[in-house]
Amino acid sequence: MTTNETARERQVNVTGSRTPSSDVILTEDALRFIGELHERFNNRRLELLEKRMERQARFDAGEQPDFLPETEQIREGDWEVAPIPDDLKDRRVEITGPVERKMVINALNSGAKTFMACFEDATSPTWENMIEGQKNMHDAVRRTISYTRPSDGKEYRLNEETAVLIVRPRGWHLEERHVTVGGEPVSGSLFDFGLFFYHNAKEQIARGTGPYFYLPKVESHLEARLWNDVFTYAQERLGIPHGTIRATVLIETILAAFEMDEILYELRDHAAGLNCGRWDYIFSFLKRFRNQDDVLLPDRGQVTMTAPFMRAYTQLCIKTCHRRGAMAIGGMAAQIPVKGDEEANADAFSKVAEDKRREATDGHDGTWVAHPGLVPVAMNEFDAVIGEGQNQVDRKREDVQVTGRDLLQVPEGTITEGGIRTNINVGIRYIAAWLCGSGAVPINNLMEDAATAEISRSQIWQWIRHPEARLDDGREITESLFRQLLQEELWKIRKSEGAERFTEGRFQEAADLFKELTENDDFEEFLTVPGYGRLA
Ligand SMILES: CC(=O)SCCNC(=O)CCNC(=O)[C@H](O)C(C)(C)COP(=O)(O)OP(=O)(O)OC[C@H]1O[C@@H](n2cnc3c(N)ncnc32)[C@H](O)[C@@H]1OP(=O)(O)O
Ligand SMILES: O=CC(=O)O
Ligand SMILES: [Mg+2]
Repeated sequence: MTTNETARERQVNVTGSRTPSSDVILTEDALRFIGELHERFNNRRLELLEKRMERQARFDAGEQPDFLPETEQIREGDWEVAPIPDDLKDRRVEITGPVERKMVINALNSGAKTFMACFEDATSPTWENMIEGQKNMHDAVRRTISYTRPSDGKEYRLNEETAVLIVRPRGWHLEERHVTVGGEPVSGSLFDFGLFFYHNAKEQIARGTGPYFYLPKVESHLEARLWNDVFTYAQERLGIPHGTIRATVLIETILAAFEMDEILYELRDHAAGLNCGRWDYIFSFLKRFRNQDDVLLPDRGQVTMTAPFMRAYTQLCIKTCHRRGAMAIGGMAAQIPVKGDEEANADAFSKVAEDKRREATDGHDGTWVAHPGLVPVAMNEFDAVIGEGQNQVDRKREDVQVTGRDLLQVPEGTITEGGIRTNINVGIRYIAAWLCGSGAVPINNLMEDAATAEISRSQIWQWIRHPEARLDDGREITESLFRQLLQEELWKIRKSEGAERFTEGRFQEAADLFKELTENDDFEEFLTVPGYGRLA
């Protein structure tokens, strides 16, 4: 449908309960806009999700992805994305975090150049989190956001100088079931994008910035085309100039790595860059090739950024972006500050510094940090390379030669009982926190979010089924071993949390979901899909 055609207007219904800010966010006009997005774009979204499953069936039959022959001209052609807006030219440190009120203020004040406010993997998509998250964005854009910490009355307000706001809506696979159009649940992506854009785009432009987005979990240039069409419609509908929206696409699926040029090309009027979302990338690699016998990943802790397949992907991303005049942003080291243990804290900081040094030296234009305490660490490393400049787009990295085989090189290593236990323990703890409304949590002094939990549960799914998966001591990895370790880890959690916290913290429910995801032969595309049904 072209943007000039009138879509059928069906009833937009809100089934979610009132939240403190629903009157401000869910206005009649805003909901009408969400309805229009749904009518125009939801069928295409569903078709593209179907296409993901068709491709999966081909990988299950042994096919390997490759660069697309039909888009060779795009890869070979000379073109660039639209010029980068001034306030997105220097993104050397980007802080990320959930859209929770206090954290939004802390992130904007953190000293980072930009703040990626996450409605996706760092936020558990409870109805209240989604609506109040939109209100926090609304107030942050207008600089009226404030917060009083209940425990001690500490007041939070924005500093004079704050990070540039970039919003990450949910991925194409998620629904927002509390709003329906003609009885159909709306897409989480269209809901999060639509409400943010409707309420804030004009205000942002008036304040000298713009509506900037991060696009998660995109698997193909056709999915990028859908985003581009959504942007084109949304701008036209609100009377905002074409190309005002600028999007950074997360290259965090193995299939998107084969279509980086094409993704930038589809979005060329709206693209600002690409980002190496390393955690989802590992998950995607595992997920898409889970039924291929020559793909077997070692313990999660052994799949690092220096593994050849990860080096190939990040370097190709830098080369592709810089050829197209776009920013190549690095990813998230999992380490966070360790309280009360100076040695462990110093070790965490040095691991983050090493990660950021490698990214800056490779040519990334910026990187992500998970915590305000890590902003100076990343800043030091990028300052050392970028210095007085703004970015490294002029470093074309023509020396980088990456083939399809390089992207598909399986990392080597071992599978250990400790690795299985960590996956189970961390997976249960994360899902429990998510069910209780927190989408990003510290576990064992590491940042965990939905993407890292996906790796944990899918590794065990594969190890149980892979004909060659063995522990380093030779034992087979069976479902009964998994059940035994799950019981033991759950018992440890119960012991450390205490009976009351164990029940309130929904750990048993989390373990049940983890078990179901692992034992079900039909691999769930995303744990957050069955999880969503249990959130309420
Ligand atoms: C794979 C991916 O998608 S990565 C991107 C998604 N993941 C994320 O964004 C994770 C972001 N990080 C976080 O959520 C947090 O840092 C956590 C959950 C890992 C740790 O949080 P905490 O245990 O609360 O950290 P800690 O107690 O050290 O926090 C100290 C202060 O920093 C604040 N803080 C910590 N992380 C952040 C952040 N990312 N943004 C803003 N403020 C933050 C806390 O709110 C707290 O504030 P206060 O002193 O005013 O009360
Ligand atoms: O979104 C980031 C990732 O690493 O996944
Ligand atoms: Mg991700």
